[in-house]
Amino acid sequence: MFDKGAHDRDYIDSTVVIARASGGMVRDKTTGEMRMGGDQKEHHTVSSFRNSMMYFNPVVIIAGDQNPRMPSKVPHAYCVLDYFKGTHIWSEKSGGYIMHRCRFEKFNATKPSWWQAQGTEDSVTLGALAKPFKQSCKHCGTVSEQVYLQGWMCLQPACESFWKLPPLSSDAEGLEPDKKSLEYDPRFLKQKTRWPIDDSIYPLTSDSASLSNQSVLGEDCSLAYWRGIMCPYCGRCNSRLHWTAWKCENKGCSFFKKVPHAIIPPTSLRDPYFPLSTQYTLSKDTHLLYVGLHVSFAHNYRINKYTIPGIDGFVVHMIANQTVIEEPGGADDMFVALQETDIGLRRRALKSGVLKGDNYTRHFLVNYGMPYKFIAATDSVSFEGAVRPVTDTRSRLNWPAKYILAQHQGKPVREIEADWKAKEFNEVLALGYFEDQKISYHDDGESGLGSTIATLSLGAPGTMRLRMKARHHSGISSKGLYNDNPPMPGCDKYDAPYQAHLKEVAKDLGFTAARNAPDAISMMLGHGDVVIMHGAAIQKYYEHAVEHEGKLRFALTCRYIDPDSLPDKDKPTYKVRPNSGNYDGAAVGRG
Ligand SMILES: O=C(O)CCC(=O)C(=O)O
Repeated sequence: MFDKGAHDRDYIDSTVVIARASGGMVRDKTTGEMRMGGDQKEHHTVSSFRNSMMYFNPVVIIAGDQNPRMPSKVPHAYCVLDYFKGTHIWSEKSGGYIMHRCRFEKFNATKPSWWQAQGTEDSVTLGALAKPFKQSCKHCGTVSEQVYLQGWMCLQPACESFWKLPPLSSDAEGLEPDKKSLEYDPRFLKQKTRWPIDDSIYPLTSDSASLSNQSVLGEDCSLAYWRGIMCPYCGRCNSRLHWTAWKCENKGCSFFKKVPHAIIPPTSLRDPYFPLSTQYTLSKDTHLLYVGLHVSFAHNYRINKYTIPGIDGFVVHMIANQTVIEEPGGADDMFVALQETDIGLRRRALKSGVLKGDNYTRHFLVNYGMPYKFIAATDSVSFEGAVRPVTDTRSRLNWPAKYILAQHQGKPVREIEADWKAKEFNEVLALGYFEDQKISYHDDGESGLGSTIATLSLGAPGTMRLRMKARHHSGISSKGLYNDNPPMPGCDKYDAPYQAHLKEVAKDLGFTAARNAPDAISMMLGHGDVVIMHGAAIQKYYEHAVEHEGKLRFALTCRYIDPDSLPDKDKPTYKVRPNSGNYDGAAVGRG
């Protein structure tokens, strides 16, 4: 994809594109512009380009409407040009650094190029000129074509003649070219490269819309189904934003295709190597040595409780067994019910993103009860009239949260009941994940948030990882600012006494970059498991992420959100009534 930030020597006409390989750019602190920040490495864009050349794989080029080299004004923010062959890759110097540059040639050169300026024609067609001039380097012996009109240069960065025009006399040194006067040699630019598959025709659009006619178990939750599609009516490229359907977002276009879903039976979630039983389930969690672990067993849950030095709070992983998973209205029933109803799950626009236009969450979500606006602005929905898995979640998570808090305080549940009731869960955030969807590292530390957060996992097994935030771990933020929060156990700088640490701030400013901390806790979340996070400090110093293996997973999270913390514009227009359920996990499996 080529958009703004084109390099001086980037070039696009109707059949040839020349561009620098991406990577190695930094933002100039004075001008705010992107510039080379070091030699470009042989990273993935360079190796993908080489692969395109070596395997005869044409690549699709997309141009943005801010690309200054486009020969005509393009109609959309991002436009697909066509398939191109990767034909040449070479090195140059730019701003004193080594840069890789690639030449692409239109795969099917006879097809009109829609981006050619209207009423213009190519002055030279591909292959109409003499072959490019070739020469072998006197120093390194490498044979290469002449790229620029100003003269042949060796383009091997390791060669002492690299990026030098031939000297005017035999005893003189070659000089670097004046970069302003560099012009491509038309013989190089307009040469035609033959590929064995030159006559092939490859489609430029996906045909996902035609995939969706059968109902194959798990297929509609697979990657192919939530990737974007091109609208078969109007041609617009659309992301899959709706849980149950593809919908064209073009105003006036009526394309809406419901995707048939075959209910994934909960029994298909069982792992034959870890058979589910009425015994306490085994744990697959791991944690770093500095994290404290206390394991207990109660009411059909194995309870792994993690404490972190320096953090006032804890994380609990309650691992369910067959008795709770299969109880009426339990995890199995909820998993089926969530597949039978559209509870309003959507991929929501994120507040910020690198690309133009809306960027969407990778997963689907919907918020019930008090609005929870963290990360993605979700349109909250009232609990009134919500389907059972949503309404039941509050009651089903109230119980473990109360139970664990009471256990933590060494009291019976009834003694904390009144305090709990005053701030019981008033929000449910439902997340739905298809294959390969996940939630990246984040915290839940919104202002006005109650100190306890509980999540019920349903469906495919997930992994929840918690790690210290990079700015606390390495004492420096991603923007390079010194972090003046006291260092805490587990961070890189803990061993130095804090005062000495402060005295050494100047030296510490020599920190190169914020480094990600290792995962302190990894919890393998099974179907029916509950995670409880307690304490604001966990959200302040730590962040969590969840991935899953499988086609379909749900996470239902309950929080308390102080209604007074919401600005008037965010207050719900409906009443958030107290939870009327009275689920008691302690009674499950008795008699
Ligand atoms: O998917 C999950 O289990 C957790 C979701 C989560 O991190 C969140 O709701 O903040």
